Amino acid sequence: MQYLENMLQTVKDSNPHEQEFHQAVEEVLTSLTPILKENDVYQHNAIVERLVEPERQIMFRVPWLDDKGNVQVNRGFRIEFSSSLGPYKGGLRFHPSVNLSVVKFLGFEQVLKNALTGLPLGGAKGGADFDPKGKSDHEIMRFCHSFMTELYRHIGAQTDVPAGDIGVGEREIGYLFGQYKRITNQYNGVLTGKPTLLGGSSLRVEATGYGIAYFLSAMLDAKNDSLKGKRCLVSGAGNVALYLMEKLSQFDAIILTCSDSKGTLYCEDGLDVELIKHLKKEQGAALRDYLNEHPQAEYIPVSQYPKDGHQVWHFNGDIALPCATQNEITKKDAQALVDNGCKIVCEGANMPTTAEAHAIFQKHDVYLGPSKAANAGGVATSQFEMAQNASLQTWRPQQVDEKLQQVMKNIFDRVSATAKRYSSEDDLSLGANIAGFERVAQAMLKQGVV
Ligand SMILES: NC(=O)C1=CN([C@@H]2O[C@H](COP(=O)(O)OP(=O)(O)OC[C@H]3O[C@@H](n4cnc5c(N)ncnc54)[C@H](O)[C@@H]3O)[C@@H](O)[C@H]2O)C=CC1
Ligand SMILES: O=C(O)CCC(=O)C(=O)O
Repeated sequence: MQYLENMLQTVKDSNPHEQEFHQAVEEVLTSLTPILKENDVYQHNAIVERLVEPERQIMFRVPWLDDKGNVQVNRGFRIEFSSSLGPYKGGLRFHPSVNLSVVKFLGFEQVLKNALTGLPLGGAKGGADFDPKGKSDHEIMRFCHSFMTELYRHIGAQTDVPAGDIGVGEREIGYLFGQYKRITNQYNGVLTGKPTLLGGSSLRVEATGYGIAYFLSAMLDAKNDSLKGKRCLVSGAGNVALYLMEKLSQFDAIILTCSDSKGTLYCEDGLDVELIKHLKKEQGAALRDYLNEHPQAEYIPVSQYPKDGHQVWHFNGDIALPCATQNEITKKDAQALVDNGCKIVCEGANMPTTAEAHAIFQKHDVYLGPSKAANAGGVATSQFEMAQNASLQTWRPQQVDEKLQQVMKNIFDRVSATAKRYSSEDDLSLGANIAGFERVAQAMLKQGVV
């Protein structure tokens, strides 16, 4: 559609050098042709033009003192992308690769993801190019306090509610919350992913990983299949990957791989997920240390990965579950997966598949669960945390889990019904893009030109 092609060119021209943002926008816009053709109200009201322009973009200096007394400076970001459906909502990422393009792509995806949950949530993302690796606990605390010293003026329990993402877990959220409270004198639900002692929801830590397993189960259920005995290739060994592996094991799937920034672990008979969780969460150890207990497993360091590829995707498996970071499945990886007979991909990380890899999956009819649908269980549980904080309640883990399962089932049903309405019920990427867009667009139309 010429209108959408022009829109994409405008986005590229007015946001130069923001490759990840261009990629995320292009993936969504190419799906929207059928809904825009069906109803010209969206075009008349410049919905797409407004949707690709964040409502507010905040960039700030984060100065902090390291343990040697030296002043360090990082760059902080908060992209308040859309408040059409509710307060801005989305995580904070602390990683050296964070830049404007990365937080904008994440914010844009978050708008549509949050819409898919059916909950009253706008979309945002933020973070800093700070590398938590190798920093002491005091350095992490000073960095978090400095970050919040600027961020606090932009957020609020009914304005913008940040949470965690790569490099930001309960510890960081605790420090951020402490500084927010100190500055504002308010103890409220301004952040989610808090430790439970500070008002965090039970199961928020597990929710993204568990939610992906529930979404994948729904994908298989629709094919009269199940996870039992399925051989799964997982990447990452962080928050999302660990709890996804835990739930997959409970569903009797076999976990063949996981990885971190240093290498990949593989075991043909299946990995011992409890040990990996213990090593990563309790000991902060490297994946290589797994071999001390299970010498029959293999460890492949990054230096031995295929050129332009990630080792995980070069093993034989039934289902690929990328849970590390964006663009971690390259064209070469996608071809290897297809050649090895992998027919199902379910995205845990945000936008883990490059555009070229996506095209290969489409060409070979790979059944793909897109990240904005599959990993929405984390943000949905964050909304449960907001609801508990606002009503001064504490829900039991079982209550949260039941609600999480229901949300993931609803998302799958919404996405596959939309895909069916516009093309084929297996094109869940198209279904997710259109269903998310429709909900945000309808909310925008009701608010006039804002
Ligand atoms: N934490 C959450 O609730 C949610 C996270 N996500 C997404 O899931 C993915 C993983 O996030 P978390 O597990 O929370 O983070 P984490 O910080 O707990 O773990 C990240 C994992 O990915 C690996 N990793 C990160 N960047 C990498 C890189 N550039 N190259 C190689 N490996 C890399 C790390 O070694 C680690 O194993 C991210 O894409 C994040 O945006 C999506 C929805 C919610
Ligand atoms: O829990 C949240 O608010 C955000 C989770 C997140 O950052 C994501 O869904 O990518």
